[in-house]
Amino acid sequence: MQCHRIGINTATCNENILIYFEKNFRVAVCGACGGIGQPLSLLLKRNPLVSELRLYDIAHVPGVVADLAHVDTKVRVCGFMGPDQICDALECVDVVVISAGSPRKPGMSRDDLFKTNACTVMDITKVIAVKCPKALVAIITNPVNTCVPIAAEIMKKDGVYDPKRLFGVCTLDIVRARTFIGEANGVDPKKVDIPVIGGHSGITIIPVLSQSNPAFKGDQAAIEKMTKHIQEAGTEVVKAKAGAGSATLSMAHAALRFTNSLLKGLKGEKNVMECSYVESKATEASFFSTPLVLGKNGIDANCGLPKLSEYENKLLEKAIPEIKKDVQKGIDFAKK
Ligand SMILES: NC(=O)C1=CN([C@@H]2O[C@H](COP(=O)(O)OP(=O)(O)OC[C@H]3O[C@@H](n4cnc5c(N)ncnc54)[C@H](O)[C@@H]3O)[C@@H](O)[C@H]2O)C=CC1
Ligand SMILES: O=C([O-])CC(=O)C(=O)O
Repeated sequence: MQCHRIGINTATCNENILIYFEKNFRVAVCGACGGIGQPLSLLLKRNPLVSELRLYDIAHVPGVVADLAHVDTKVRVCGFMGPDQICDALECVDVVVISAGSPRKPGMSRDDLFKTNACTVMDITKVIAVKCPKALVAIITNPVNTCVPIAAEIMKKDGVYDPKRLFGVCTLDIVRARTFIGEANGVDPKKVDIPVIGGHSGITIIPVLSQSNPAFKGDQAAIEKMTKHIQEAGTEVVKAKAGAGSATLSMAHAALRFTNSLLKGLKGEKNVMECSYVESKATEASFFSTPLVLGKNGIDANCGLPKLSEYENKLLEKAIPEIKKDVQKGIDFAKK
């Protein structure tokens, strides 16, 4: 383990650090040396709401930490490598972002990652349950639709599950929707506000184009084309990378946005809103992404389903059985 800036030997709650960085937060990235983890860690190193960044991975940690620690911001960077150090990595953190696990190769579905990634998410969650049970946990690892219910079940077993604190990160779907709508309608993507609900795979991704602000300009054929484009965008990147992984840079950007919103909520900022895949009563599926208000304890309010067009209601009807199946797969896995 290496702790830069202060050079202490353990990364646990050091009093001097707490005084110096009193108002800010400790964030752990699990999978920090991967394609998403590295750029995400750089973005978090530049984030003034972060006081301490814990980088955890099973490989390559010393190099990434040495590199990142030279970035001239006050954020303290600590590295932890391998299962022997994961407990120190997660002790007392406020937010854990999990991007540990394999990405898709061309021809694979996200669900095909279940075999390799389910255990990874389970193992990390077991440590979270003991070392930082009050942390906000953001799961990027695919299949998100199944990994989030796995984490929930593991925490339930330890009696520490709080549905307000566990999130599946679907922000990349929002980022893509804003980009594609901006391009199609000649608007700055930053000015596009649109909910994307459901889950994070294929037809479970439901962009609610009818609620786009500014309004999406296009007939029904354009709406259907745009919907498909957003649903298939991840696969487009997997194909273009031709075996070298899936979206990493846009995902790091999206994960920074989501993590920053969690931190703003923790800090007490009002009206912080994000869509995220969480335990939900919005539909028949027990996990579902809808717009949420974030606060000091994670989810302050679930805004439920936005108003849907007839077409979007049909998308929802098709998505729900898929999501239910994905959720059940996670529950069955965790119960074994
Ligand atoms: N939610 C979303 O919107 C998106 C999710 N993803 C998913 O994110 C995950 C990571 O993707 P990449 O960073 O591109 O993959 P990558 O293979 O580049 O990096 C994964 C990192 O996880 C580490 N790792 C593996 N097992 C671990 C364990 N048990 N504990 C700690 N670290 C471990 C690896 O050493 C590696 O550094 C994939 O499952 C991918 O499908 C990718 C893009 C978007
Ligand atoms: O498509 C993948 O495998 C990675 C992912 O979730 C995305 O880019 O949305």
